[in-house]
Amino acid sequence: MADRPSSTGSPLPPPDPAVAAAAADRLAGLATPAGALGRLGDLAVWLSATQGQVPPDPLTDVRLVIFAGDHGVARHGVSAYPPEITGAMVRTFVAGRAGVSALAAAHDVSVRVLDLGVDDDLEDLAPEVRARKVRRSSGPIHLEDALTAEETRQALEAGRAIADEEIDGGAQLLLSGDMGIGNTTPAAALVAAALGLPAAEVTGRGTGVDDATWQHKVGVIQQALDRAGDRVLDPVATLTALGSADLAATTGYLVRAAERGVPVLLDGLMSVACALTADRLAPGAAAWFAAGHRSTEPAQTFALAKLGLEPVLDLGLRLGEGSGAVAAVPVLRSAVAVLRDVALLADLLPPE
Ligand SMILES: O=C(O)c1ccc[n+]([C@@H]2O[C@H](COP(=O)([O-])O)[C@@H](O)[C@H]2O)c1
Ligand SMILES: Cc1cc2nc[nH]c2cc1C
Repeated sequence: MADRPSSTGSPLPPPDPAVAAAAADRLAGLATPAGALGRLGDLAVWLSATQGQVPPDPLTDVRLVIFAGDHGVARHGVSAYPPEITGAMVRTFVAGRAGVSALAAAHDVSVRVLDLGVDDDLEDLAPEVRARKVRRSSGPIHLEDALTAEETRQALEAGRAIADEEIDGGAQLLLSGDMGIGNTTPAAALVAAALGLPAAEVTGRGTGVDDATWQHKVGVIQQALDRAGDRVLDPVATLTALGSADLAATTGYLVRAAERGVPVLLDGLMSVACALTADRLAPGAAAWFAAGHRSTEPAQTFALAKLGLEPVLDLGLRLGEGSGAVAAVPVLRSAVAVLRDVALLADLLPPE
C-alpha cells in the first residue's frame, strides 16, 4: 500500500524505553513459565512504560469521551438508519441507557458525551454537552467539503482542550468513542486518504447496509476521494475535505493525549481512523495508543495494521460509542494486576 507522507512536526517521544525494559525484566522474573502471560504481559509492559513506573498503578480512573456529530452524507443513502438517531442517542448516553453505558457501569469507566456537530440543537440537554459545538452536521463529502478550514482548526482545538480537561482531572487512561449516523463513510474516506487505498477496499457495512447500498456507498466514498484530490497528502486538509467536526475533535483529543504522555485505548473505525490521522499530524503518537477491539469494518483493520496495533478483543462488535474500548478495560486491568501482584520465581526457591 502506498503510504502518504506526514505533514508536520518532530516525532513525539515514546513511552519510556528504560521503564519498558525494567517492566520486561520483572515480567520475565514472575512465578510463571517464560512467556506464559502472552499479550497480558505485553500490555503490562506498555502500561508500565506509559506511566513511567514498574509496576504500573492500578487503573482506577478510566475515562471515555464520546464525540457526537452528524454527517451531510447520511442524507445520501449510505446508512441503514436516519440521522435523527444521532441526537436521540446523545440523549440516551446522557440518560445512561446506551450499550456503552451498560458496559461502562460494569467496568467503572466514566462517560462524557459531547456534541461537536449534531444536526439538532439539543437544547433540552445540559449546556456542557453543547459547549464545544462547531456546527450542525457537515457538508456531504462527495459534493463539498465537510468543514471550512476554520471549523477544522476549531474542532481540533476543542479535542485538545477536552483531553487537557480529562487529564487535568486525573485520567490515567483515556478512551475515545463516537456517535453519528453516516460516520463510517467519512471515517473510511480518512483511512483511504491516509493509505492511498481505493474506496472499494475500505468500505464496510456500517450499521448494516444491504449489497445495493454498499455499492452506492463505495461510489460516494470514491467520489469524495476524487474530489479531495491532492489535499489527501495533508492530514488537516484531509479532515476539512473528508472529515467532520466530531472526527477532527477526536483527532485533536488523541494528539493531545499522546503529547501529554497519557495512554489511550482505541475503539472501532472512527476512533482508529482518527488515531491514524493523529499519527500523521504528530508522528509517534501511535506509541501511546492500544487497540481495544477489532471492528467488522475493513478500514479499521487497514488502519490498525498501518499503526502496528493488534486489537485486544475480536468479538464481531460494530456498535461504536466506545463500546469495544470499554469492553477491553478489564483486560488492561488484568495486565496491571499480574505485573503488580504475582510473586517472583526467585523468591519461591530456597537460596543455594
Ligand atoms: O465502531 C465501529 O467500527 C462501527 C462500525 C459500524 C457502525 N458503527 C456505529 O454506527 C454508526 C455509523 O454507521 P453508518 O452505517 O450510519 O455509517 C455510528 O453511530 C457508529 O457509532 C460503529
Ligand atoms: C440505535 C443505534 C445506536 C447506535 N450507537 C452507535 N451507533 C448507533 C446506531 C444506531 C441505529
